[in-house]
Amino acid sequence: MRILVLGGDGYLGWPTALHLSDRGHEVAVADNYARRAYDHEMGVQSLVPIEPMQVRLEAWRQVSGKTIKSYYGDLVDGDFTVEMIRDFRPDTIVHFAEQRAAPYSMIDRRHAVYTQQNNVVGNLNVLFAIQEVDPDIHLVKLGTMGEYGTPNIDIEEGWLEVTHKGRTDRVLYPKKPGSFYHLSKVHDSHNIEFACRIWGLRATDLNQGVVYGQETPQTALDTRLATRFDYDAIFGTVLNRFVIQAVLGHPLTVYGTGGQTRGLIDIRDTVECIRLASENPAEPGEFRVFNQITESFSVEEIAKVVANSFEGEVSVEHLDNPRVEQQEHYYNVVHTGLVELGLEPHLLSNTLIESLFGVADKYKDRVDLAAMLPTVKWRSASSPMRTEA
Ligand SMILES: O=c1ccn([C@@H]2O[C@H](COP(=O)(O)OP(=O)(O)O[C@H]3O[C@H](CS(=O)(=O)O)[C@@H](O)[C@H](O)[C@H]3O)[C@@H](O)[C@H]2O)c(=O)[nH]1
Repeated sequence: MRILVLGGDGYLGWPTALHLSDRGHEVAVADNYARRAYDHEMGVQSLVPIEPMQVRLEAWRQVSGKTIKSYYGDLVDGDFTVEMIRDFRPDTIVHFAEQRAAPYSMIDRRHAVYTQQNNVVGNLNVLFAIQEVDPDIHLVKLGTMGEYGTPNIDIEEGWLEVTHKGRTDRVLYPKKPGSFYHLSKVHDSHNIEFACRIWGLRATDLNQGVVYGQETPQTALDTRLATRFDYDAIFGTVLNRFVIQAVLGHPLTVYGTGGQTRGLIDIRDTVECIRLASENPAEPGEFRVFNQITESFSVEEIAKVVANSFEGEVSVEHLDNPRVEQQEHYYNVVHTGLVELGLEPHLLSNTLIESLFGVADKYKDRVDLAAMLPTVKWRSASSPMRTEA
């Protein structure tokens, strides 16, 4: 298949492009390198050094003998988006190219507006480009489990059958997201479902949980193929952060009680889910939703798993929760769709965490401890940036 990976320079976009190329697909990546710019804005860097795109692509060519084409541009520019899609003529578009950090979207008005404009407009341009170039192109879009929030009923895969006053209908599952970032993905989902309904587009929305891990079989082949590993309080995700904190002897930063529960997924399963969704496309007109998680843990449980796997001393600190989120709640997620397509999950294990400790230990001198503690407060309409604190 010809597969275009939008956001192909990011934490997950890059390993996904390699995985798909490794499996024999004709792959192109597109990126505006915004993720690297956020590092400059925040004054932080990936724990694991990453190479520029040109070096990555050349390393992949040397290691695998395969080439990946690269496009540089911004999806918010609708002309660029349609021209790129017309040029590459993909069978499938995998769309990772969004601002993906909840805390970043909650810094202040400017960051909230940027996040929603960037994500919603970029996604709309992709939908229009597909409709214009070839409505048969399958869109595989990265959504988030955070679109649902933490409802007091089971979370279904995107759709819910509701009986109301004796009548029954199948409706989009009600959403109660927890940040302006998560809201941007809700807006995307609605736009995509509408495009499927009016233009007969085919789309798969992957509502992914919190990803952990840093290596896939392909990124491990050469240090130049490494993907990023974030530890800062804005872009670092919870399990990855706890691993680095354990290695540094820093207390694990559990927000609030730690009773808040999230779906998790190993990075190796992420790339495999994208392959499975791409190779088994949705039907024309179908808005298909999968919940892309393999297990659920509370934050407190994640801290315990990390502490128990680490050979040294680990302490846990309960910080005042900077976010507004339910800390004790029901959480039961249906996630059978991807398993039915053939996913064999890597469940969280000591082996994985031990290998992550190794990665963190190797690069621990690159950590800026000042970036570890959360500064963005959900209850405030404007949080100071690090440089202004
Ligand atoms: O040091 C920390 C960091 C986080 N948390 C807690 O851990 C949970 C998850 O936080 P996170 O920063 O790991 O993840 P989140 O902000 O939800 O966002 C991440 O995970 C989302 C999936 S989900 O969480 O919505 O299912 C993706 O959409 C995002 O792109 C990705 O950045 C939250 O309850 C948060 O309060 C802590 O207790 N301590």
